[in-house]
Amino acid sequence: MTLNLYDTYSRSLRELQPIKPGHISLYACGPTVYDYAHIGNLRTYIFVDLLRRALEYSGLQVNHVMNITDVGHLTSDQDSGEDKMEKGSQRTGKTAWEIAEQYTRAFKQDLASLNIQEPVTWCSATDHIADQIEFIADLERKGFTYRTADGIYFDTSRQPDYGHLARLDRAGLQSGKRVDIGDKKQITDFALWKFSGVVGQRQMEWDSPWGVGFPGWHIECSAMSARHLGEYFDIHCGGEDHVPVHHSNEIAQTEARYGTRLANFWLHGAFLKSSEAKMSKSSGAFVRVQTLIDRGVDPLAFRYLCLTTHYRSQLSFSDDALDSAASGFERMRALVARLGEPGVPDDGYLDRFEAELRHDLNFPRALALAWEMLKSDLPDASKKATISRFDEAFGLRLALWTPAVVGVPPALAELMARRELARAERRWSDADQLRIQARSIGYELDDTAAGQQARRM
Ligand SMILES: Nc1ncnc2c1ncn2[C@@H]1O[C@H](COP(=O)(O)OP(=O)(O)OP(=O)(O)O)[C@@H](O)[C@H]1O
Ligand SMILES: [Zn+2]
Repeated sequence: MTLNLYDTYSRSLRELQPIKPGHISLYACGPTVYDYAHIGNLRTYIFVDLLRRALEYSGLQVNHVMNITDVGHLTSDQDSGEDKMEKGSQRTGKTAWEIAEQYTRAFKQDLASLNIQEPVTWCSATDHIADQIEFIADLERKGFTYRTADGIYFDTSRQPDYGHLARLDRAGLQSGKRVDIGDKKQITDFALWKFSGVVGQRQMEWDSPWGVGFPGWHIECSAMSARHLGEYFDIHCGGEDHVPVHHSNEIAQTEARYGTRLANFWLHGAFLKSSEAKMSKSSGAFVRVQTLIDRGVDPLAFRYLCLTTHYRSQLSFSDDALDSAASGFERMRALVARLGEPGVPDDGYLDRFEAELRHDLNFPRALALAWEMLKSDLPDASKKATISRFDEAFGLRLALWTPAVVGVPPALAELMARRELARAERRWSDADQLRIQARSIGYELDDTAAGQQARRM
């Protein structure tokens, strides 16, 4: 099965032809670990995971690399302001190194809660300082850099097609500039290396041919993707906010050094927006995985919510949207838990499912198809096998889930499974009836945060 994916670079749907047959090299920009990830950030990583699962579903082997930004991401896109890591350190009273470790661990925990597969290779900016220095030195030799009082900058005027990814209007930007660009020659020029100023005041700084300092944010991705995937690879992805600055700058650096376009495909996930809370780490107030758990919501219900909106459409997050996703998700897994042992998947439904994934990862339609299949008159064994195949791409752990019935007699297990479904479908009087039936065989059923618990009466 060949996927058709929307490539931001060409602004078109293109057929994905792997550079190396059977394999896909995939780079996703990772988090800046100065705070917990919010569910907006995580929507983007769910999108990357769905992309990877669709690629694997189609039989491709995916070499997935993700970076951890633990230095050099400044609070302003104009290469001014504080380094987010140093700022996080001031906020928490911990060292920048400690918070990098703490929030990287928290991020990996979030990925696990959302059943997002970890990349094949993790790489962090601070582990690749030498690669970044070498990259900048090569750009300098090729004449793409200049020095200002505060750092080494990339000269975007050297590239006629700089900003093509974002269709930037360079002339308009330059003449309409309202921000102070300091010593930079063009508004679009960006820092490759920043000087520390007073040495010893920053926690994270390194020696370099240009003086003590730290790398700019963009250079890490060009250097690490080249190190782990090569100069030109299949797919680069991230959130849509990366198009005008971060990804445009990654492309500029790699084109300047290697003469290649960096990636064959550029895929971008649209934002999650919330009317109730500003979804931004920098603003301080945001919803994260732990917030969902505290509200008694299974994090996978958030994954289900993400599946209901196409990755290129904005997702409007609200409590109501989350509640209805949670009830859809609970109904689906309770239904699946009742299907029994799997038989043979249904080819007709599998074909239709693949067609939805093939068309730019149409997961909302694929999810609707799953509902249609579950409500159809296919035999249960066939439904179970078919939904298990679908779930390789959904990643909802549907087939693994069972109500908490371990160690209880089969008759009670059956009652509990039926009651679980009744509760998920909000058939409260049926649920009450089933509780009475459980009592008649000597068990009291308690509804707890972890699901139903059976107690001998
Ligand atoms: N509201 C959002 N919805 C979807 N993706 C988002 C959202 N905000 C950020 N992202 C994406 O999350 C990923 C990680 O971003 P990063 O850790 O750099 O966050 P950040 O930009 O520092 O956070 P913030 O801007 O919220 O302070 C990036 O791919 C980015 O595009
Ligand atoms: Zn990046």
